[in-house]
Amino acid sequence: MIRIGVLTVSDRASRGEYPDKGGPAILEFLKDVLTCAWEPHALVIPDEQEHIEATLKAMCDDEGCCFVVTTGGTGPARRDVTPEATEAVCEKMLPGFGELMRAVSLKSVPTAILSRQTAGIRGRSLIVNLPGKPSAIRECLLAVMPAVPYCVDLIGGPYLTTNEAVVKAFRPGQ
Ligand SMILES: Nc1ncnc2c1ncn2[C@@H]1O[C@H](COP(=O)(O)OP(=O)(O)OP(=O)(O)O)[C@@H](O)[C@H]1O
Ligand SMILES: Nc1nc2c(c(=O)[nH]1)N[C@H]1C(S)=C(S)[C@@H](COP(=O)(O)O)O[C@H]1N2
Repeated sequence: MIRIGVLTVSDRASRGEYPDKGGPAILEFLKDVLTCAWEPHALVIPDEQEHIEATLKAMCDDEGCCFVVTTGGTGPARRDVTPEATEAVCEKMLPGFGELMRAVSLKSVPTAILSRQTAGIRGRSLIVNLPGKPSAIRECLLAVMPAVPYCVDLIGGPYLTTNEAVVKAFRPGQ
């Protein structure tokens, strides 16, 4: 079974001070887009770099998630460390993901440039960061999702298929 990690990084959501809307928004998007059978592995954790790194490693190495999407902790505030944790666990970075998501988000909010969101590869897993604002999730994922299935192919992951009415996966040569 294809497994996808959904990681909400938020001090307040992890303490139950507000309900997590980010993780459910990612799950809803993936349900709309993916036509292959898959199952989620979703967690909500605080903005602690060691905890984020350990959770990303577990999702990639132990839970077998080929794609891990994080939300939150990408900004300039002292406790925002999701990009640092992502970089620490990845062997290769894919800066184009962050560049594209910031460019798309800039059409909605001038503060899009405050997000340091990035993406990278750990083993056979692709990790992608999204900002914490739940409204950013669909916007950002719609922009990068066309390239995700081919990226997962290239790193030896499973064959992801999409509903072309929502997102058309681009595989060069097809
Ligand atoms: N997982 C989430 N669920 C619901 N709303 C969220 C979530 N993450 C962020 N938000 C909303 O977006 C706003 C900005 O997000 P941001 O990540 O900057 O929060 P924060 O100040 O880092 O605090 P925290 O880490 O406790 O979520 C928050 O004030 C909150 O209203
Ligand atoms: N699409 C989109 N991107 C966005 C935002 C948003 O509301 N929509 N908020 C911005 C703001 S205000 C911040 S501080 C950064 C980082 O947010 P994070 O720390 O919650 O990840 O994301 C930015 N990117």
